[in-house]
Amino acid sequence: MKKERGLLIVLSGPSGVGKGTVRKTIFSQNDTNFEYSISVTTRKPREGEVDGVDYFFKSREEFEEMIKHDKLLEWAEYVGNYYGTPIDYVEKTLSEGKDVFLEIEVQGAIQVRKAFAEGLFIFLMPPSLSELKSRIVTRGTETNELIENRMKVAKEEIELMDAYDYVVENDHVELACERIKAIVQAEHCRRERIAHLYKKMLEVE
Ligand SMILES: Nc1ncnc2c1ncn2[C@@H]1O[C@H](COP(=O)(O)OP(=O)(O)OP(=O)(O)O)[C@@H](O)[C@H]1O
Ligand SMILES: Nc1nc2c(ncn2[C@@H]2O[C@H](COP(=O)(O)O)[C@@H](O)[C@H]2O)c(=O)[nH]1
Repeated sequence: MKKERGLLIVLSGPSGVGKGTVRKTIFSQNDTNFEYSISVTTRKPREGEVDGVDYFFKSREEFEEMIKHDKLLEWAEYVGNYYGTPIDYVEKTLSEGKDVFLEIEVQGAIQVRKAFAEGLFIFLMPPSLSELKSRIVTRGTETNELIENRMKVAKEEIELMDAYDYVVENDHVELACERIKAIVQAEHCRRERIAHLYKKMLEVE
């Protein structure tokens, strides 16, 4: 019997809102079967980041070759660096019936929406802009200039949240994780119900 395709879950939102923190917490809780899609980037590794775990770190030339050969489901140039999602991994994993989890910025999420309208798109929202800035500052990975750039982009990104299926506030990490897992579970139930009703209808004909 043909395996049902998995669900493509896209978590997006402004820089510093806590996407990475929430994603890592969900994966550490070991109560989901999501497969994380590791992105490719031309950004230099931050302290402690490992190639093939946090990102696949590439040169700009290597990344541009990947674009040229249609190896990316989506890609974006974000604050001076390229970021992209390898398409083969996503396709293979979904076709094995597994849910794939992407954690990407907003321009990339919009591209994925076009290619995978059936995906589940979740926007992670900060409690306020001042809290967002304080999170980026506290993380301590960006220069003042980059922080200002990321805040400017963040305001534009927040205006696009209507394009998502769900908006989840990241006030507390644990709560945000629970909300996301509940949304995914509800989406699976909805899809199973539709598939069941559809099958039943065909049997009657
Ligand atoms: N709910 C929260 N309350 C307080 N601090 C938080 C919360 N969620 C995340 N943080 C902190 O905010 C900072 C930014 O988080 P994180 O790096 O996960 O954001 P991000 O959205 O992945 O950023 P980027 O898009 O730049 O990669 C980190 O220092 C993290 O510990
Ligand atoms: N469009 C994409 N955006 C991605 C991807 N992987 C990560 N990201 C996002 O980029 C920014 C910056 O990340 P950082 O690690 O330098 O702080 C952040 O919003 C990530 O979510 C991707 O494959 N495509």
